[in-house]
This record gives sequence, structure tokens and C-alpha cells, in this order.
Amino acid sequence: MVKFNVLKGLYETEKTIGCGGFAKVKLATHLATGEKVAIKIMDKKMMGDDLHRVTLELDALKTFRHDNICQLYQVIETETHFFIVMEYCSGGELFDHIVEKNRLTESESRGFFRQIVSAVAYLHSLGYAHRDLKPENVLLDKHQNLKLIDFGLCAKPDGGMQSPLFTSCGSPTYAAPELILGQQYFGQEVDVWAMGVLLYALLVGSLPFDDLNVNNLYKKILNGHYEEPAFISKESKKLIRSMLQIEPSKRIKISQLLNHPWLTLGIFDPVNYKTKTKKDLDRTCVQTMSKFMNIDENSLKLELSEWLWDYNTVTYLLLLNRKTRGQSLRLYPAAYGWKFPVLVELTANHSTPNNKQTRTRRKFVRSPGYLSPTGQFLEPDRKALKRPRSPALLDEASPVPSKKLTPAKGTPLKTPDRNETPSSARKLLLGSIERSLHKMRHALTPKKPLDSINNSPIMLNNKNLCNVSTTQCKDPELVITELSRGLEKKGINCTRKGFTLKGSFEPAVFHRLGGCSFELEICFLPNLGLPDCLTPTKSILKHSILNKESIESNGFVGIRRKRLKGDSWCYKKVCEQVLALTCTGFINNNSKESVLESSV
Ligand SMILES: Nc1ncnc2c1ncn2[C@@H]1O[C@H](COP(=O)(O)OP(=O)(O)OP(=O)(O)O)[C@@H](O)[C@H]1O
Repeated sequence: MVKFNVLKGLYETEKTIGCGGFAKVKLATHLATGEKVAIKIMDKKMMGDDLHRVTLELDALKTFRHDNICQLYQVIETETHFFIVMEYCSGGELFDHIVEKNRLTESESRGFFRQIVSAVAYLHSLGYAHRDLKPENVLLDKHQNLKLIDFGLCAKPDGGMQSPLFTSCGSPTYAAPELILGQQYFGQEVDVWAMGVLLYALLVGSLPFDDLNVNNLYKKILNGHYEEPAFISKESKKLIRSMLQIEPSKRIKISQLLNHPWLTLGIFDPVNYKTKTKKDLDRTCVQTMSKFMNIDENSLKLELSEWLWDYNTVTYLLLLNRKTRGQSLRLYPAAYGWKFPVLVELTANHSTPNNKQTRTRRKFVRSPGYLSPTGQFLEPDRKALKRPRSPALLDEASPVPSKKLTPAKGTPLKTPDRNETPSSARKLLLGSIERSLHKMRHALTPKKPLDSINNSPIMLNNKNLCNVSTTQCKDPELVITELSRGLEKKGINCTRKGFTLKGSFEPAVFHRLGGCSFELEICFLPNLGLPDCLTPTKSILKHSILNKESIESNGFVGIRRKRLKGDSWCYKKVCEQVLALTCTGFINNNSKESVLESSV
């Protein structure tokens, strides 16, 4: 796709993992490290008047460095799009967790809530209010660490957190009374209210204030009356009440939450919100990069400490992650690039929405591919790295037109032919390299018969089982047919593409405020060995009638759920239907009759 050209050679994009109001989020591989990242792609035209929000969001993300805030890695701006490269959170939304378990236990809620308090206290300490806290904006990584996302509505009052704000924003169900009344408010106080709604959602599995009619919803919020189910503890009720105080000044402060007895129960330590600064660069990571790029360590250090949020920044941060996880520090020549990694110095006109300036930047120049037939990136060819360097080339993927090319110290640079302008020389070189790479890619990529595409469900691996429920039916075609029939009967129309159903419905279907769209994908599940598989498949086991023998001997047909857009609580209802169908509907695989009919 043309608009992703800018990512070529730097990232390999994969499936879409989320959609927001103006954004599409893609899973991608960062080619220099082979690490997974998420790329939020925002179309400037679609954003219209909201364009300035991206600048705010980016300014905020560039400031944050916290274990529970999704880390920004790189920002690429083109004339038409923003590409925001971020940490990939593979564990889905916190909301999916609530959906799967209906509600969480007090101790699980405590573990999650401590992380939310830590992230929010950190934001506040830097003068930011989030203003859109809700379970959909809290993601999980593969180690179940929470990561706060979506800072599109955040605010940094000029006079600090003690200065009032005026713009009413956020989701109605999480909005504090003062927001609904359109009064001036304090960022910290509305965030604490939203955290109260969030904690209620974790412990109870529903919203404290809810109504199909917005006016009724607002009335309920202004009255501050909500149901306190008997199954939650007295201490939980007390904490929620302290956050859902309609009078903002009586609401508990975030500083009091840090060592609140409910939050420290069984843990003893108060919540820590302070975090490492980004000033100190890790020497080993810088050395690894400087060796690989064959440039002076100090100049690289100097550049990295400028935090330009370019390809070097992302590479450094991903290497640092690997080091923190105790993994080896390695770099691969990028798959679509050039053979010898060379750093060149170039002057680029780098413009951001609020900052137009010209500055000298150093960039990776990429090396040709080591793309294995399976799409794996292979270790760099050490011998090749010792050979004399290839001509330095400008980074074609650079979104900003380069003005001048100067070699890095000691870097031999091919002088363009007298008759050629530097850019035409570049085009010629790039053209021929791209052609040969294209050939190489074709030679290396195993041919897929056309008719196999979408003809059978994808196979998930053991690590990839979040938001999946199993069926005992072995026939994926039967599962998808019955599933769409079952949902249709509930008034939810779905369109089918391959083994994926895309559904959406209007608010009226479940009598809620917003509509929602979602995706259900039929997939094969591996032959899961017990008991190792118990962690990722706990929910699968809970929601299906399985026996150990059948898991061990055969694979399964599963249904992977994904909310695409809209009201999460509507989506929760759909998931409940799907889970009900998978629990009761697909048990008897032998009968070809309508296996879902009875349950829908
Ligand atoms: N870093 C990430 N890792 C994995 N998935 C992500 C990541 N960031 C976003 N997503 C997915 O993409 C969805 C949309 O992202 P995000 O909320 O940032 O977009 P948005 O346009 O700001 O949304 P909204 O319209 O709700 O404000 C998220 O709900 C989430 O499912």
C-alpha cells in the first residue's frame, strides 16, 4: 500500500490490531532488532480540527517513561499521515480480561489497580491529566503488565495541576459530575473519579452508572447513586465510595491512594510511581549500535541523548528492552535494505506541526536482506560487515525530503555522476537495488497456492491464545456457519471474509448508548499439552466443556474475539453470546444438525 512506503525497510507491517476514532493500529516487526512493535497510523485528512490533539498526544508520550505507560519509540510524519511506533501490548485490552472472567477477584483487581494508580500518579507528577481513563485504554503486555494508552485527550494546564481545566471530554460513563455540569474542574480529580468507575468495573463486571438514555445517565452520575453488590468486600466498597464522591474536594487524592490500606493489603509496599529518567543512556546498548553502524560511540551517544524519536531511538529502546529481559543484544541488517549498515550525516528539513526547523541528522543506511524463507531475520554476516563499506545511500523512506548529503567522517561516499543530480543518482541506485531485492524476495518466499488463501483458518500457537474460546466441533466451516446464524438470530448481522466474521450493531440491539463493531475469527488451536498450557488457556478451559484426553490428542477449532470499534460494554454482550454458544452449542460435533440453535 502506497501510504506505508515510508515504513519500507524499517518495519514489516502485519495485521491490523486495533482501530480508533482516527487511527488504525498495525502490528509490525522492527527490522533492525526483529522485535514486535505497534504502529498507530493516523490519517491527517480524517482528523480535521482534531489534528492538534496528535501534537499534544505526542508531546506527552515523548515525556513519559514508565513501566505502565505504553512506550513511544518513533514518530514519522508525512504530508498525509502520522506513524506512531509504540511498544506492542500483546495481551489485549484490560476490558477483554473483564469480558473473559465476567469480573475479577479482589486480589487480581488489586494487582491491576496498583499499576493504574502508579501510571496515573506519574502522569500527574509531570503535570498531565489523562482525562480518558477506562479499561479500553489500558492494555496488557505478554507478562500481564498494564500499559496505559491513548493520550489524545490529555491536558497539561499551563499553571500546573492546581490550575482548573474547562473542556468537557472523555466517555460519558466515566465522566465526573463536574464534567457533566460543564463546570471548571481539576485534572487530578476527574481522573480519580474515572479510576473509581474503573475499579468498580474490575470488581463488579459492570458499570456503576449506566443508562440507554444519556440524560438519565447524567442524572445517575450527578446523584452519585450506584448499586453496591454484596459479593464485593466492605473495604472495596469503601475505597470505591471514596473515589466516587460527587463533591470533588471530598474525593480521595491520588497521593492518598498510593498507600491506601486496600492497595497495600498483602503487599505492604506503597505504590511506587517514580521511574528511571531517560537521561542516562545504557552504555552496552550504545556500544552495540555504534559497532554495528560503525560509527563513533560518543557521537552516537550525543545523538541518542537528543531523543529525536527516529529509527536510532527505537533501535536503542528495543535493545534496552532486550537487555532488561536478559536477552542477547543483536542487530540485523534490515530485510529490505542494503548490505552494509553505514551511517551518513545528512541535512534534513524536519518539520513537525508546531516546529519547523532544519537540522543535521544521522541516519541508518540499510543493508540488503537476510530474509529467510520463513520470513525470519538471520544473523548479520560478520564477514560481510568487515568488508569495505558500500556506497552510502540516502534513506528513501525518510518522510522529509533530504537537502544535502555529506559523508560521515571516514565514510566513502559515491560521488554522483556529473550529469546526474544527487537525487537521480539515488533513484537509479535504489531502482536497481529494489529490483534485485524484489527478485531475491520472490526466490526466498515460498509460493502460496492462490486458492489456499482464506481457505482454511489460521493456526494459533500456544502464546497467541488471548481472547480465544474453543469449540468441540472439528469442522471450522460448520462453526462459522452456525456462529453467524446464531448471531443473526440475535439481530447482529455479520459479513464473512474467509474465516472471519465482521459484525456490527446499532445501540438499540443491546439497549446501550453506543454501537459497536467486532471481529470473530475461526482458528485452529494447537494440540495443547497439559498442564503447561494451563496459564494461557485457563479461560478456554473455563468456557468450554473439554477433557484432557481430547486436548492432548487433537487440535481444536477456536473463535478469536476482537473489538474493532465502539462501546466496549456492547461488545461484552456479544462476547457473552459467543461464549454461551461455544459452551453449549458446539459440544456435539457428530450431529450435523444446527448445533447452535438450542443455545441462541
Ligand atoms: N501499543 C498497542 N499494542 C497493541 N494494541 C494497541 C496498541 N495501541 C493501540 N492498540 C489497539 O488499537 C486500539 C485503538 O488505539 P487507540 O485507542 O490508541 O486509538 P484512538 O484512535 O486514539 O482511539 P479512540 O478513538 O478510542 O480514542 C486500542 O483500543 C487497542 O486495541
